[in-house]
Amino acid sequence: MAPPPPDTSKIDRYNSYIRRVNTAKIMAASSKLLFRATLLTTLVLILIFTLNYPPLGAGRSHSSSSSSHRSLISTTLYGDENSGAAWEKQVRNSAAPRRSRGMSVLVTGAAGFVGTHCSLALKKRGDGVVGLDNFNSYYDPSLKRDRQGLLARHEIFVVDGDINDGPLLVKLFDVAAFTHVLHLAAQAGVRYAMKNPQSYVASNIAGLVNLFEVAGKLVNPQPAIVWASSSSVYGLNTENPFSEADRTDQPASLYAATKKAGEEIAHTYNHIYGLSITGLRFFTVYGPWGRPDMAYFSFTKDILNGKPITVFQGQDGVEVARDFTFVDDVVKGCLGALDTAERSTGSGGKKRGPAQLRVYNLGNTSPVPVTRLVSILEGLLGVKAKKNVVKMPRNGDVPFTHANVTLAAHDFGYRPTTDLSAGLRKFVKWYVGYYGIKAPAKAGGSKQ
Ligand SMILES: O=C(O)[C@H]1O[C@H](OP(=O)(O)OP(=O)(O)OC[C@H]2O[C@@H](n3ccc(=O)[nH]c3=O)[C@H](O)[C@@H]2O)[C@H](O)[C@@H](O)[C@@H]1O
Repeated sequence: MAPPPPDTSKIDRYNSYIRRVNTAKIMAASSKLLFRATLLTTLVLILIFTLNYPPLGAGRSHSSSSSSHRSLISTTLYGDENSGAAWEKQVRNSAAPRRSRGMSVLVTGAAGFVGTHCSLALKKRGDGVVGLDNFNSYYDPSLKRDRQGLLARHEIFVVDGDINDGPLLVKLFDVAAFTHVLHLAAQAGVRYAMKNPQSYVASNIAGLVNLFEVAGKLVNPQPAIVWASSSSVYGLNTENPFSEADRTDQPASLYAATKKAGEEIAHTYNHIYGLSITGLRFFTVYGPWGRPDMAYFSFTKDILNGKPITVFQGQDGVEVARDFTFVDDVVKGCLGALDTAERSTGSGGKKRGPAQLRVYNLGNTSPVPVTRLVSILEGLLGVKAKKNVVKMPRNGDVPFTHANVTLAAHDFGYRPTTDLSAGLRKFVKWYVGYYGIKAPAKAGGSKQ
């Protein structure tokens, strides 16, 4: 019997997938190559100009060779929007603390949800803040631009750039003496990793490595780094609640795997270069100015539009639950981590002594079923949801999360104080104001 004809459509699909992957690889390789070539060129230029070139760095004491190195990069290799005296002045002003012994923080992902809230809180207490964001279109970039506008009104400058742009990072450190980096830029979202796996590798691994490379090897003194890991690293862990010492070697999604990889990469840069690094495992953060891709946000939109929502149900009818954490609580945790971050110990690309390496849960400590989230929203919006209950698909989701926050409470007094009803009320109030929705029920009104 003749063998069945090959399924050419499958082969075509595979070939086009490989072509896409190869293109991505080539682009990644060429940007790596460009970065290396830039560094090499710079090193050669340093040899030539070391003695003559005036440093640009403000307030940061560093060796003449390293400042020349950075000055050369910023003054000779750029002709883009992120250059020039006016741009440098904006960066310097925004980075300058307004309180004595205040910190100067570079916030990556500053136009993101948590980034915006943290930037505002830091600025409010007198720290210097410069944001960095690439304004990608994972979700509506106009929301990110509006957050940028909010930050601008508080005199926080957000640079339009990518964490994978090594020379830009070097240049930022050259212009401003950042003492800390709050690294929140990432490809977020658990289920989207099935659709666009490469974006997770590019942001959460390549971008993180790029930041550590610059902060660990090229910046002097090195900043302390606090960055966003995720509760998703607990994956298939069965301990309850989740403690930092529990297993994190069974990620259920590529997103979780990249965050877990980030934690291991942090260990390496701490070990080799003496970078002070703190990873924060966020537990399903929600609140005003939130992320439209998250369930509480998209449910609100769909309920108001009379569209059905899909509610996942666990195996054997068990309810899917999350330790939903209000953004103000998470901000307190981020600032606490920054305040207790010790200095990095390396210089000139060499570790000079042991440096701090930490990981903390930042959760709410009280998981709530997703069905309860829906009923709170129904109450606040005054609209009944059209629920479509389906079995949780195998797309990287986990059935529940529950944080033990003893460590963060002990080390920097982290204590979440907002329950889901109170937090969602604040979210809905913001949502209806932001989108100009008329008279939805009880957002600002009576208690549920
Ligand atoms: O804590 C974390 O580590 C993660 O929290 C969220 O991930 P997730 O908890 O999955 O948040 P949502 O996507 O908002 O989902 C919340 C809950 O709603 C459920 N869900 C989601 C979407 C949907 O259509 N239906 C539905 O029932 C999910 O199963 C989940 O239990 C964020 O999206 C991640 O970026 C973050 O790292």
